[in-house]
Amino acid sequence: MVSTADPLSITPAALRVRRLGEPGIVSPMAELLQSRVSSPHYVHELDRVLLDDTVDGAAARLCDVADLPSLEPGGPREYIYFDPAATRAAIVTCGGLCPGLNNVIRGLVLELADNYGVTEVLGFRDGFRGLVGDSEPVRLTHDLVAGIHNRGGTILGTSRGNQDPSRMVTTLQHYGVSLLFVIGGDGTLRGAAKIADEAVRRGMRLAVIGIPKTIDNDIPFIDQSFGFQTAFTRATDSIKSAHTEASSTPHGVGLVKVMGRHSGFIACYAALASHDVDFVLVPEMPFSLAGESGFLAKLRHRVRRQGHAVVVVAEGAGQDLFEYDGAVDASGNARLADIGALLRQRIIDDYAATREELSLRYVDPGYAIRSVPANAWDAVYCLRLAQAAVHAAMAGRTAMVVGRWHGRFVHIPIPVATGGRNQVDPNGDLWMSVLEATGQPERLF
Ligand SMILES: Nc1ncnc2c1ncn2[C@@H]1O[C@H](COP(=O)(O)OP(=O)(O)O)[C@@H](O)[C@H]1O
Ligand SMILES: O=P(O)(O)OC[C@H]1O[C@](O)(COP(=O)(O)O)[C@@H](O)[C@@H]1O
Ligand SMILES: [Mg+2]
Repeated sequence: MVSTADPLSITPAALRVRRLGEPGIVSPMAELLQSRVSSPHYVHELDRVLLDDTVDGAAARLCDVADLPSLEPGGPREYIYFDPAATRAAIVTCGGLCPGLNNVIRGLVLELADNYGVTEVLGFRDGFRGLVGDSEPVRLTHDLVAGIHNRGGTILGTSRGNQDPSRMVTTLQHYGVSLLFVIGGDGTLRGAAKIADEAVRRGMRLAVIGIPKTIDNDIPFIDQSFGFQTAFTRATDSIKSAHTEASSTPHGVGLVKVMGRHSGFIACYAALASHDVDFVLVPEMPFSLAGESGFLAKLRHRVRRQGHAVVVVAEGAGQDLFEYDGAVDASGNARLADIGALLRQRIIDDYAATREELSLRYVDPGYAIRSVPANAWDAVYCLRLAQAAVHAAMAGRTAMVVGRWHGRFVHIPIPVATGGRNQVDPNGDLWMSVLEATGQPERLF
């Protein structure tokens, strides 16, 4: 995976996580920590996780090992900044749904209460909107979060739409909140950074910790975002159906559209998991429809040779085939043109032009891949992210997100996590796997 934020442009200073002050309170977890020793599976809080994971990448920095860009590891600290007895936390979920939101909420509530003794946890409803409206937040107790990890969606609700950071901080001040956990994607994290900055301006001791959420897996410097695995697993059901339909009829074409606004990870992973797919079309790889090397000709060729073909298209693919009308959603995200409908029509027209037989089946799983409960892998990941988020907040870190990088839990400053977009690299090993598994030409234009 690659980020459009060039890792080489990242300096050690950019990876420094902001702190509210010196942690001077012995953590309730200190005893447990004292028996720990550094091991390949335990990164001590003073150790650092390297940003680069290849010798060439590190060597290109032309600096001493100690000066290599590195990330602060996640995990509990012996000393914390906030006195648990005098601490109130708040949680908000924003942006599109994603499997695992409820797991993260429950993980935060239980970690705060059971391991730190922070029992005052407020849930603000309907995303950032809940921080500016009149509705009262809900008190998140053990009882209230019982069993929620088995459900999709978010018990707090979510929304899109920008809100005034000043009003949001006023609300947090009103409720005496000192830890804010913000669960959301790139847009949400930009909003979280504004809240953290406004709190600093007011001299308010507020730790703002993001837990990055997106089924698109488009946040940089994070191996994989929670919910992504569940989402692409669900997408494979649609691909299986499309394949069964296409391969059971003469000249069958199965066309499946999956989510993925700017990044085609869901399409790539679902296609690889199915291993029955002939073409994967993603936003990162432009293609043309007409012409000898274009998609339609290559599809026809595959159907002739194989008897059927399966195509997986990410919703953000081929947007250059449309004239963009400038439409945006409430959060300012570009509204995409319907590439699924266009492909379907163009395939039908193309076959009709030569009166060749075609049996096209179009499957769009839509929201079905993201409104489901987290699978077991994501459930583990969500819980561990929630634990890491609580440790970071209690230690007085702010304006950061928790994530996993090279398999280790780390703290990433929000500007780094929102400074680019994780996308499928045309030169990377993932896209190579897709080309190997599908046999589709490297270029479709
Ligand atoms: N640049 C920004 N600054 C402040 N808030 C933002 C920004 N971009 C998005 N938001 C807010 O964050 C929330 C979620 O953003 P959105 O883009 O819809 O989803 P996601 O967080 O999944 O990317 C919305 O309330 C949106 O208005
Ligand atoms: O219809 P909605 O709710 O705006 O969501 C659609 C978008 O949400 C996503 O699932 C994820 O986007 P975000 O998580 O960044 O909101 C995209 O794949 C999709 O384009
Ligand atoms: Mg987003």
